[in-house]
Amino acid sequence: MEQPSEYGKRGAGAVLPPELDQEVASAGAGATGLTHECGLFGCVATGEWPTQMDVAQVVCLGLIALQHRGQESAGIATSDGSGRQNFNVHKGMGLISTIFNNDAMEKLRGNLGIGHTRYSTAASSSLVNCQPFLVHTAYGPLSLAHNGELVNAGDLRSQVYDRGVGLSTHSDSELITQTLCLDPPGGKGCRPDWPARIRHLMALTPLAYSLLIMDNDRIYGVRDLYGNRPLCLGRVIPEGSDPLTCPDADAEAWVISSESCSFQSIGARYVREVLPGEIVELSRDGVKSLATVERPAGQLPAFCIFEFVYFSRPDTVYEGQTVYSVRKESGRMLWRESPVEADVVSSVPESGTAAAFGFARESGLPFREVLCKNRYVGRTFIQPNTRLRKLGVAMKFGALSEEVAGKRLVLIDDSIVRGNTVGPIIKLLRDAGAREVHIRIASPPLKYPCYMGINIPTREELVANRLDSERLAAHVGADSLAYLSVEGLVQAVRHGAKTKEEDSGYCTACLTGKYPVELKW
Ligand SMILES: O=P(O)(O)OC[C@H]1O[C@H](OP(=O)(O)OP(=O)(O)O)[C@H](O)[C@@H]1O
Ligand SMILES: NC(=O)CC[C@H](N)C(=O)O
Ligand code: SF4
Ligand SMILES: [Mg+2]
Repeated sequence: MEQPSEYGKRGAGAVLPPELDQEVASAGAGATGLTHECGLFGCVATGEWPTQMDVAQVVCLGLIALQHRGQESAGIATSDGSGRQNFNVHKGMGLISTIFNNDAMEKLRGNLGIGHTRYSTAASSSLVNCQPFLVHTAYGPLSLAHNGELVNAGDLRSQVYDRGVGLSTHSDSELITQTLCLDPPGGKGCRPDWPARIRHLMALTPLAYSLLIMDNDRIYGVRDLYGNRPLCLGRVIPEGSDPLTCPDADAEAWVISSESCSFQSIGARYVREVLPGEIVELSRDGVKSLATVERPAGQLPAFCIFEFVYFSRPDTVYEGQTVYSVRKESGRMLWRESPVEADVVSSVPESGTAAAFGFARESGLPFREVLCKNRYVGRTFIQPNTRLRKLGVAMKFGALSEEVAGKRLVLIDDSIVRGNTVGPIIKLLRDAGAREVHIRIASPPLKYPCYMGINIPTREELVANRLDSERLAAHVGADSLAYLSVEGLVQAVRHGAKTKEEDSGYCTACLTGKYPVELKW
């Protein structure tokens, strides 16, 4: 299957030609890793309204804990739930802490709210495409935040145009709002019945989306049929109550988020994941599961396996286990599959570190930190000229020479994408006196593009399509290099999972080329 058009950052969801999508950032020669996705956070205060709780503040803090999922722009929409037909919305480009100042927070007072932090996939990184989107419908305002990318956005866009509906952006997320406004079959001109409209949307597009949809006084949380993108529920309990015994009815607010790590920062407790295909409703009366739309017979969920490998924060919980514990287990598997004689195990910080602990534990080799990472050098750091650009990765890291000199090192990283990181790091370590440097990667080679909301470079840019592990080792100056197998990674994920085998399934398309649904271009 060939990669589709070059529109937008990658293509599947975009429909305008490149010249109309000028602000799409392109990953330069110094770029590293997979670029992240988007983060969603919602909150509904329970009990009497107006609430004493600062809902906007809760949403903002929730978003800050999800900042790693998207750094281009962010927004919050709140409602007072009174049916007065107006939502408060504040959006901006950049990091959350710079967008939401005191004035903005003051305007965002409300009893419920949803927020979004964005890494663009289907349309340019500009203010017009920031989320949450707000549309005015026959039944009042509706606000929407989306994580993912619609695999059939082109088709869906044509269907919406055919119904005489215009769109003001080429964002697939705006397209979802307009699709929700289409009357479902048999539902013409009736009540708003948003759940019926959401089911209709789910029938029209299989994936990839986790959604927060805010109506006047409630929030619907939706996960696509395959559960490709994460979404989970939490509750804010009164201060001093025991989370184990405090009844749901005593919750002061219900929250919903892409990742459970955000609950800790607002004092909320994790409750459960929203299931693949499930629609939940959060209101001042609590949480209800409204429906779970079935997948076609015989098809398993397709949760993005890279949420475990790289995207999610280590303290996030999926399937009853932390991401950290899965990464550690993948390090153990990596040692079992590809052992090596060495003196010391170390990692490429940040996301390689948990796997390195697992590798060290299983091998009995000591773990030592050998690299310092400058956390202030971001993905978009300034690359003024070619000489400095070549230094790109070296600008991010420094070697701890005492830990390295004369040692045979095994260096663990979670993934290799373009291969820009590993070579300069090996050089740094050799310059610091390392005798041998062996590379072990806690995921399989990345070979295929993702059409579900992750900005994976083109096939040509993915280094695994050009060099097998032996040639890559020679190319980057490693004494040896090995990846974890797909089976090993899936085993690591299943090792501590509390979900039943038959209810779980993972998307591994960027590793195997097997996409959860057949894609038509
Ligand atoms: O092969 P490449 O294209 O060079 O990319 C691979 C690197 O990119 C990511 O790290 P990143 O620095 O983005 O984030 P991290 O701090 O979470 O590890 C990933 O963890 C690898 O270290
Ligand atoms: N990374 C994402 O989940 C992006 C959501 C949506 N497709 C957008 O481009 O805004
Ligand atoms: S293709 Fe890869 S990055 Fe994309 S959803 Fe599947 S596992 Fe995740
Ligand atoms: Mg890294």
